[in-house]
Amino acid sequence: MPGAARAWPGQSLEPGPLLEGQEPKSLSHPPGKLGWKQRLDLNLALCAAGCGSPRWQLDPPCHEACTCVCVERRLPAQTLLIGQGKGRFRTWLCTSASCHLCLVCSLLTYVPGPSSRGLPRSQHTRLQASPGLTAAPSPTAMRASEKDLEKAVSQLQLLKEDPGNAVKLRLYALYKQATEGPCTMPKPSVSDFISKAKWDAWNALGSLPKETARQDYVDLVSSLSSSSESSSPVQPGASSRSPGYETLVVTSEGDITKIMFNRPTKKNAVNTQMYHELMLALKTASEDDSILTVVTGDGDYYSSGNDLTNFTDVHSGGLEEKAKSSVTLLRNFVNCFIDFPKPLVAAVNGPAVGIAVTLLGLFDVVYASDKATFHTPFSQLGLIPEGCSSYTFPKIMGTAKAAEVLIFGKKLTAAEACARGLVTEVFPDSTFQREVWTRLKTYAKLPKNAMRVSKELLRNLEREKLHAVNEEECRAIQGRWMSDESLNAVASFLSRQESLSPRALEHGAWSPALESIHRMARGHHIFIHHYGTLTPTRRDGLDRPEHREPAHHGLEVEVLRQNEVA
Ligand SMILES: CCCC/C=C/CC(=O)SCCNC(=O)CCNC(=O)[C@H](O)C(C)(C)COP(=O)(O)OP(=O)(O)OC[C@H]1O[C@@H](n2cnc3c(N)ncnc32)[C@H](O)[C@@H]1OP(=O)(O)O
Repeated sequence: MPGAARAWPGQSLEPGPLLEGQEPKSLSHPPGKLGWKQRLDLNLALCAAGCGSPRWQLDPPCHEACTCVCVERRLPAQTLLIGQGKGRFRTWLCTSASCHLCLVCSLLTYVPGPSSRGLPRSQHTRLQASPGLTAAPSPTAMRASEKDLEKAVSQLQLLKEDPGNAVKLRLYALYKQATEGPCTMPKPSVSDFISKAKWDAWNALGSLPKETARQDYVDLVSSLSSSSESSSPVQPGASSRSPGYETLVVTSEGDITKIMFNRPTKKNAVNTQMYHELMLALKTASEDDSILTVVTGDGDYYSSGNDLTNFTDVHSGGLEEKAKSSVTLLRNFVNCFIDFPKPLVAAVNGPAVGIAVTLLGLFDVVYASDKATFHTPFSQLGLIPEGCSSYTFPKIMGTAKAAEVLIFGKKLTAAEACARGLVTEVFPDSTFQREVWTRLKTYAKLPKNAMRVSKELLRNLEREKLHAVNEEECRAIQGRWMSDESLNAVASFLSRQESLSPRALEHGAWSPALESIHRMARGHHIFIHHYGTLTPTRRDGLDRPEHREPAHHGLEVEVLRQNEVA
């Protein structure tokens, strides 16, 4: 990191109030070659140059070859994004591990690690080593081999959409780190912007182990592959209402980040895009200045869990590829909750189903409206528990009670969920919002760092175990998604509102639901039941029912593997 070695004659580095109480030595550093003090000085130099704050006036006021290094978001965003020095327009690439303010750098340099401020040195080391959000999976999750890396490289060529420069730089950096280790190249000249951006991205990974970089690369490509199958791209947001989210409304109210599911007409079912947006919102909230993060739902539902149409989006790789990429998505998604560093509160405004329930075991506090219900119909769907619930639920409510919920799908009322310890407190629906938000605003005034360290201590007791459980559940769920039991449950959900009569089918009125089922179940036989008669499909598509009664409405679809047909 060059600017670091540079002398800054006549500097007057008055840290000022933003840095008060800071203990530089115990901050978790982004990997890099600068010592803390150097980094701090450089940062202050840039701030003075960028925002012209008289407190940080430097001489010289600005330098062209600077690289912005932020001090944990204590600086105004504009000083990190763009610097205006001596009439010239300059963009700085932030190399801080934890800065999210620069829209470009957030994707380039994010290397998580909980702040260990204020802890004794013995714990300091452990905390720094603990896994962060998706970019730093748990040791149990690090399984990507060199072959996987090669595969990911080829997979990248197949992306339908350009992932954008920021992601490409991140991929470049991870690839170099995974194959060559830490950057030892001389820094390119500032006028060679592209080479410098690449160098900065690689250099920012510091001493990140090759294996971690390899895993991150594979995970990133995999998540790009699945998100390129979903619709629109996502942009990071900031303050009040964050822009760029479609399936969520993310707002900052005072010291509270509120993440609201925003698909009320679909009962806030979590589609692929929403998984990605939730990960992004959590990552952003974990790094911004907010103190608490609250997850809630818009409309009458909290969330109806996984969007059951996710699995109909099967492309050329077939169901198996779809199941694989979904596992990666699920693993990364759940990791975000395991590693979320701030107090995380769920305001369960209405019924919750599936993964929206299981994840509650990873929240710190769960408030529920008395209209909320908690339902995990995994067996009914041919599925198994996820979101670490196979571990958290028995721990929270005892094995016998957990089994009733997770194996038999017993739906709990809010009062029952509270009695079982899954919910912290239940409020009457009429006063739910007012009471919950009043309370949260009070909590948000408590000392931020104390709360954060308390959370860290509590989570660190379980972190490794939770990552291992997440891995195990993901391994098991992949097979389930490809099972007939699960395919049939999804097919049955999709066709339950099917209003086509067999007669309409006979006239070729294939419905979107049947098309989806057909896509999902490619390679399987699909039967359409009516009046107890099975009608085998043609190999190449859905067959038309042989028996029909104009008055009869409603279809039942059954998916069977070829060898079960005879
Ligand atoms: C990649 C990671 C995967 C992680 C895996 C997680 C596992 C799970 O989360 S399992 C749980 C899956 N969820 C469900 O099984 C719930 C399915 N939905 C329902 O049973 C019902 O919709 C409901 C009980 C939630 C609500 O019933 P209600 O009669 O009040 O309303 P509907 O008319 O059924 O729903 C309105 C509208 O919303 C659509 N919708 C609701 N939930 C889902 C969903 N989970 N997936 C897809 N679509 C859903 C429903 O189809 C309706 O849409 P249309 O108006 O277009 O028909």
